Amino acid sequence: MPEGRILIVDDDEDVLQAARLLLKRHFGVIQTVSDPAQVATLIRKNSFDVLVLDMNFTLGADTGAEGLATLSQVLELDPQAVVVLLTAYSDVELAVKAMKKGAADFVTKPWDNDRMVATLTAALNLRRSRLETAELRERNRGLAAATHTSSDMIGTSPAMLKVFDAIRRAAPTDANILILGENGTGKELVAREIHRQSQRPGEVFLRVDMGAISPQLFESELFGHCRGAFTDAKQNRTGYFRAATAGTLFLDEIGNVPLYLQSKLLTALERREVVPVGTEKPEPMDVRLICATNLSPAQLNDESRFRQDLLYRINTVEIRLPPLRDRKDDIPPLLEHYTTAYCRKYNFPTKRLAPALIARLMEWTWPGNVRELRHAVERAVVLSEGEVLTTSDFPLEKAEPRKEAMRDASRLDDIEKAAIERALERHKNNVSKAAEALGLTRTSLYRRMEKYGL
Ligand SMILES: Nc1ncnc2c1ncn2[C@@H]1O[C@H](COP(=O)(O)OP(=O)(O)OP(=O)(O)O)[C@@H](O)[C@H]1O
Repeated sequence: MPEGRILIVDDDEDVLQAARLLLKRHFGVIQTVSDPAQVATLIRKNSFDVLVLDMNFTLGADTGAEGLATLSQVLELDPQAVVVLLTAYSDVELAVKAMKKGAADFVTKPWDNDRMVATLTAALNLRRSRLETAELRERNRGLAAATHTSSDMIGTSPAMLKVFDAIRRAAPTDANILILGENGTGKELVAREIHRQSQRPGEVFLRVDMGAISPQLFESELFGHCRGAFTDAKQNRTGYFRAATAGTLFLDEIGNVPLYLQSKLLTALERREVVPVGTEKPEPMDVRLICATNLSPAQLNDESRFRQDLLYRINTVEIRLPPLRDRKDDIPPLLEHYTTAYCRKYNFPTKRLAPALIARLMEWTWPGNVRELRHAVERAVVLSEGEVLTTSDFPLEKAEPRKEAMRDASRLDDIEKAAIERALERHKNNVSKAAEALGLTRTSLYRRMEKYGL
């Protein structure tokens, strides 16, 4: 099924006729108009992917002024519009002028059919990636406004002050950053904060869960593909690297990329370009790269697991987030912060935390780190009846982690398995939703499902 809506604007009916005949075999909808004054109304009413625009309309005109004026008008109405110019002869100067004003490409009349089709196909791809990027940017702006203010990250421990300092210094540079830390320590939050303090805050922040990409689709997801590149490639696809153009690309769980695919990533990063599957044409990349992993530094330095040349590429700056148990000073402010936040969310008068509870929670090992703390507080706020939260509102109280660790480990496993089963059942085996409800990433839920044979 041919795709793409094309509008051709030319005062010469013969040109319109010839273009229609040629292009209808290759694209979805071809509309033509001979009067440039109608262009604005047409594009307000319909959405066109590509506009083919003649540069001179009145007889004898050859300055291109009319074409340039229409071009500006079109781009004002639709900043993502992709305009290809038709020039009566090879007027390079005019073409350059128009491209500086925002035209995507030009074709000279009389045109060569193959070149015309190839130019418009490329223009259609450009339109798709512009729309995709614009949509992401919009979404990102919304997100930034709604959830990410500077006060989002809590931490007063010396370890976190060091992290904040590293963010402040590295963010405005374009250096590649690698964030290390156990699950739930706040790696994604740090990545977003880096983006916020970078020179690209209004651009896209795109997170990709590398653990969730199937190896078969690895290249296509990251680098894109052209239609027909493989059986299921029904449409051209912009890969994540190109979709994040001008913004930040956050490759989460990078430690989960299998060794044989790491080299593909390395090549792209070294050349700073990607080659979409099914094409041989490299496309430049312009992204700020942030990666994160829960692998320990020792595991990362093991070359049978992670390519060391790739490691050097991605870790120009390394930020290590210590587990919560190693920065106990952060526990009280985090507890306060989330208690207030959840009381507000559920419309309760603000509850207090009993001092004995705080002391107790500072001794807990928090294997799920801040994410676990956040969920434990939410649960306590919802279930507690009084105005003061006490140890009985936290289930961890019953499972003394250190003293009875051995005996409790298997009991905790049972509890965890049952909780996972319940969540999967409640969410009809939708792993993403179940993971969210449990406060786990998809990857860690999969890992646990494997462990319990679910
Ligand atoms: N310093 C912090 N202050 C406030 N909230 C935090 C902090 N660190 C983490 N959180 C919260 O804890 C949860 C987990 O954080 P985040 O997703 O950034 O962790 P992560 O290290 O990327 O986890 P994973 O490796 O499992 O993907 C989020 O809800 C986040 O808002």
